[in-house]
Amino acid sequence: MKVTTTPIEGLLVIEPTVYGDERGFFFESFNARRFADLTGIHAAFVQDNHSRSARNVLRGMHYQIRQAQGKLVRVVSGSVYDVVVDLRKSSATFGQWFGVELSAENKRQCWIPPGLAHGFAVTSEFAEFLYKTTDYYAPEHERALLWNDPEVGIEWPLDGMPLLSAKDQKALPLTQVEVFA
Ligand SMILES: Cc1cn([C@H]2C[C@H](O)[C@@H](COP(=O)(O)OP(=O)(O)O[C@H]3O[C@H](C)C(=O)[C@H](O)[C@H]3O)O2)c(=O)[nH]c1=O
Repeated sequence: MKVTTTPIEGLLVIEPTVYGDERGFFFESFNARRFADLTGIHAAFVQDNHSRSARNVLRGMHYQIRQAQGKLVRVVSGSVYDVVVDLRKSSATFGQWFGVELSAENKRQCWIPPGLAHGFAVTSEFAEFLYKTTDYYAPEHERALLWNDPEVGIEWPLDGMPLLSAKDQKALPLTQVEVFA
């Protein structure tokens, strides 16, 4: 398992060790002891989520302002461009974004610490997105940052306008959203 830091403090890209043979492949998608040893993070995950989306769907940018969730995210079918925005006012990278391709082929994962808005755009015909969270879903605390806020300037690899939920269509720009201390 290889762990790579990113320009956003605490955001990690993880590449699992994949064992291939003539039958196919095997890899441990999560191992609490190895994850803690290699990242220094003792994450107690309480929820597993799974979503399927078609090409050009964009889900994001989401976060919970209370019961903020750490997320360990991966793709098991297709590919997505996975993006975070730092919403921690105390962070040197507040308001900055970072994106990385996650796919069934590259088997990459991202550890997204609490305090970041998260979303992804689908870059294959369909994508199945799985992730673990360190706190429970709390819709009353859910917030959404506008996916195309010019102040943030995320460079999405999209073919035209994405397919967004009604909630995401009316998300707020960085200057208006609730942020973290
Ligand atoms: C997130 C969530 C949703 N739901 C229900 C609520 C709705 O009836 C339905 C779809 O929810 P939503 O449109 O918020 O799903 P996404 O747009 O995929 O939301 C996720 O998008 C980005 C990628 C994230 O990082 C968040 O984990 C999450 O906000 O599932 C639940 O029952 N439990 C949950 O944990």
